[in-house]
Amino acid sequence: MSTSTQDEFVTPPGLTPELMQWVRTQSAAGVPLPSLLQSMRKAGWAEHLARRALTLPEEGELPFPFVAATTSSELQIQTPASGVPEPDLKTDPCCIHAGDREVHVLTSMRHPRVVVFGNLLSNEECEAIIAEARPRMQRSLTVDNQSGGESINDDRTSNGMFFQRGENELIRRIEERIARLLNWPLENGEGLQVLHYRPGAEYKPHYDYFAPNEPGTPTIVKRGGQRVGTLVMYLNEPTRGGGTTFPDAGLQVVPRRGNAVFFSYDRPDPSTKTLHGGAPVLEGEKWIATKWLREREFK
Ligand SMILES: O=C(O)CCC(=O)C(=O)O
Ligand SMILES: [Fe+2]
Repeated sequence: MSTSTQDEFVTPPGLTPELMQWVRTQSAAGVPLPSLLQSMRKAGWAEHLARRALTLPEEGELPFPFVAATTSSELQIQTPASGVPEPDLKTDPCCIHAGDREVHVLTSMRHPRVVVFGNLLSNEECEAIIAEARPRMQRSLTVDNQSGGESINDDRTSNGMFFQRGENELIRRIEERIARLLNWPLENGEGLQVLHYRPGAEYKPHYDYFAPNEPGTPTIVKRGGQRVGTLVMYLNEPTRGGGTTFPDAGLQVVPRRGNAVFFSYDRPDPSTKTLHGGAPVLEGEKWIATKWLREREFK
């Protein structure tokens, strides 16, 4: 009979229990393996030890998708997107039947994954959302990835409010349409957020995913995992300015009432090229509704 006992977590040779604990915490928080591998490389761990910690094959041992990658953008190219919201553009690249409405596909880009939709919302729906949101607007907060709570942020000078998911018939109808359009469970969506920008207000370029190495992130992602997609719906048209910009793609989407821009990110990493912002409104005002999509049910 063997006398050796097997710990639940064995520390592989050359590694430390602290490191293995960090790996487990990060994985549980939804941080993908390529990001962990990169963090360990940056922290000075030898390649073979980093791979051992992540139970990845040694370099050159197997044709693993990221074996040959040396930069984060190469990682993205070699690993096809999966497990993210994605409209079905195969059958008809111009139109998508999203249950109760024919949504138009105006532009699509592979990397970053961006799709611009037309006719997603009717004028009446846009006006009704603004009317319901207006009395509930407050200075926008952003998720504070230091504490896991929320805080005022100078990068974001809009006013905002959240609808509860399924709060009323209008919100429910739109959420069902979005779920069909993006092939993503309605339950994985955060409540719809409405933002209002006055002249001069903006949302400086940022990523919508939660930065993996920030101390508040494990708390935030306990509720539904990481964000993996964003849909920004335009509820009105500013007279000048206020476009949604993607600096890494040199792309700007012009706000048009009822249209929307969707983008997805299959890892919380700049290699997704999903850096984006709301350019300053120069004249007029801008109203948007944003739906953020999580990996799992957002309770
Ligand atoms: O105002 C915009 O166009 C972008 C909004 C945005 O980035 C967000 O709601 O996450
Ligand atoms: Fe954003």
